[in-house]
Formats: sequence, structure tokens, C-alpha cells
Amino acid sequence: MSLTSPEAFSVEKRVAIAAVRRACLVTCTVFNQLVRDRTDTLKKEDESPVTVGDYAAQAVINTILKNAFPKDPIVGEEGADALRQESNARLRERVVSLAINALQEDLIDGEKAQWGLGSQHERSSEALLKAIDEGNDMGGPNKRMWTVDPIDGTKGFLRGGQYAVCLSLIVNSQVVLGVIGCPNIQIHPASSDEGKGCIFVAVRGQGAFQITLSGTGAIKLPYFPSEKSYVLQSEEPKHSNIPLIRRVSDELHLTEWGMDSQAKYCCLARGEGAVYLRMPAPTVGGKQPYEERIWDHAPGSILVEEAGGKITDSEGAPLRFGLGRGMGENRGFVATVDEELHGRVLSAIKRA
Ligand SMILES: Nc1ncnc2c1ncn2[C@@H]1O[C@H](COP(=O)(O)O)[C@@H](OP(=O)(O)O)[C@H]1O
Ligand SMILES: [Mg+2]
Ligand SMILES: [Mg+2]
Ligand SMILES: [Mg+2]
Repeated sequence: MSLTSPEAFSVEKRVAIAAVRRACLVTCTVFNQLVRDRTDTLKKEDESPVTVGDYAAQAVINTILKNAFPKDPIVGEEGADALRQESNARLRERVVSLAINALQEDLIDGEKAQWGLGSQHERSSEALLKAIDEGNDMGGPNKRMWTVDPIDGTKGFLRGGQYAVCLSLIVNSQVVLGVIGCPNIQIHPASSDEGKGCIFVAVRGQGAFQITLSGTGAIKLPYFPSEKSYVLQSEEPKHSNIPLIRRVSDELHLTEWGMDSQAKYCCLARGEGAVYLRMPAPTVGGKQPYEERIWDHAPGSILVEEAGGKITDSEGAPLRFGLGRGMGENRGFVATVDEELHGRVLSAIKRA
């Protein structure tokens, strides 16, 4: 079977959707019960936040992936070191209980039995911490590997904005499958009647789709030709070069639209915006420039491509998913729904 045959990656797709759905169950529970008092959040070394939701969602996804594909390495954002510290015992207990609940919940498709969670061993605290640490692979060029970002846009998650549960499969540096769960995205872009919560799915050569969080109502993307043309960009000012994006937007007569997480790629793939522009923030105080991570862009990039769009770095070069956990020198990313606009954005960046 070739990489692009119609049946390619059908098992991987099914498992990935199930994993993302269960992880979304965790994040929704955490938001409703825990986030409000902020006590279940830690600061990482780079000062970025991480919540019980990030850890528990990664434990759930990795447990499911390792049961289905024991030999596949996983490049995941989080690690369990902080949870092993005695001072974080309460946090650890929360993570374990959230993960166990999500893995055991009977979702509509009744697929629970497949994950092999019957044994006492797999429900133990140590087994779930180990599952989080399965995400410690270093990535690289000539292999098949998964990327996991259990909560992308943790800052958006904490402020009740957009966030995304993100999973991708990369084979020999090429993204072949992307699944993104967005519990806070409206099912219909222009109407709140249908409620919130979508999963976006793309397989190389098979197109891009949106389904609801409960797995129904598949819609091929793009399906929503927007009237206005937006430039999607980070909500978080430290993550990009806001003045430069403003100059480019002005030149192209586009309106800026700030949003957290890879939900930006999802909106673009639906046809809600014209461009997603991410330019590196200027570095301050002799700090090293930020290196983008593969789990932050692999699923979103295939979604945009399979919806008929184009994505490159800001100089027009392809994104690099085979270098390791990071993506190398950061020259910014440009994703558009149409090819002609992509060229105009690259030219506008040169002038800006
Ligand atoms: N200085 C920086 N520049 C660009 N991206 C950064 C950054 N610091 C952190 N990030 C990444 O930006 C992601 C969020 O992107 P966005 O700004 O589009 O919402 C974060 O993902 P996490 O929230 O998973 O940590 C994090 O990996
Ligand atoms: Mg993070
Ligand atoms: Mg992220
Ligand atoms: Mg994250």
C-alpha cells in the first residue's frame, strides 16, 4: 500500500481520533473543575505554564498510542519529572485520577476494550507517569514517529479562549496524518446554534475534514468561504512580531485576528481566514531566538495543505519536521488558503 492510497493510515486515523477525543474529555473536565482557582498549574523552566490538563491529556494519548503501536516513538511536549517530586504529590494524584477516568469512560463508539486498560498495572500511578515520559523521543529524519501536544495554547486554555489537543504522524520527515481537537471552536463558524467542539482530521492525499467532538457530521474542508479576509496570528504578543504582522496586513488590506493555538490552522482550513502569519518575536537581552517545535505545527500544516492551502517558512522554504524536536532556524511561517495570495504575502514580508 502506498503512502497515498485511499486506505493508507486508516487504523492510525481511527486510533488518533479516539485518543484526541479522550484527551479532550480530560481538558474539558479540568477547565470546568480545576482551572478556575489556578492551583493546578506549574511554571516550566521557560516560564510557560503547564496544567494538570496537559499532563493527564498526554498520559491518555500516549497510553492509547503505545497500546496500538508499541514500536512507534512519540515526540511529546511534556515530561513527568516535576510530577515525581514529592512536593507535587497532590498534583500527581489529580493527573492520575483524571487520566484513569478518561481512559475508562465509555464513549459512544464503545472502543474502550481495545486500549488494554483492564489490568491493575496499567492504572497505576507509575504506569501513567511512564506513559507521559514515553513522549521523550528526540525526533529525527528517517523514522516513523508521532508528535503530541496535549494542550496547545495552554495560555488560551487558562483564559477560556481557544486551545487544541494536537496529534500527528510523521514518516521520514513528512507529516502523513494530523488530528486536532478544539473543544472551544464553534461547529458552524457563523452560528452558535450547533454548539461547540470539533475535531479536525487530515491524511496525506485524502483531504481534510471536520467532525464534531462526539464523532458525527463529517464535513470536507474548506467549506466556509469567508466574506472578510483575516490574517490569523497569535493572541500572545511574546510569540510573534506583532508590528511586522501589522505592516504586512495593512499592505494586503487584511484584518488581524488574534487566536491561541493551532485552532488558527483549523480556522484557516475551514476558509474563515485568508492567512496564518507567524513571525519570530524580536529577541531581548541577548537571549537565544525561540526555536519552533514540531508538535506545534505538524498537525496544522497537513490540515492546511489537505484543505488545498499552502504553507512554507517566511522565505518560501518547506517546513522541516525531520531535524529533531525543534524546527531549526526560525524565519516565521506563512500559511494561506490560496497559492496566489501566498506569493503576495512572501513579497509583503520582504518589504516589511
Ligand atoms: N517565544 C515564542 N515564540 C513562538 N512560539 C512560542 C514561544 N514561546 C512558546 N511558544 C509556543 O507557542 C505555542 C502557542 O502558540 P500560539 O501563540 O499560536 O497560541 C506554545 O504551545 P503550548 O501552549 O503548547 O506550550 C509554545 O510551544
Ligand atoms: Mg507548553
Ligand atoms: Mg503547543
Ligand atoms: Mg502544549
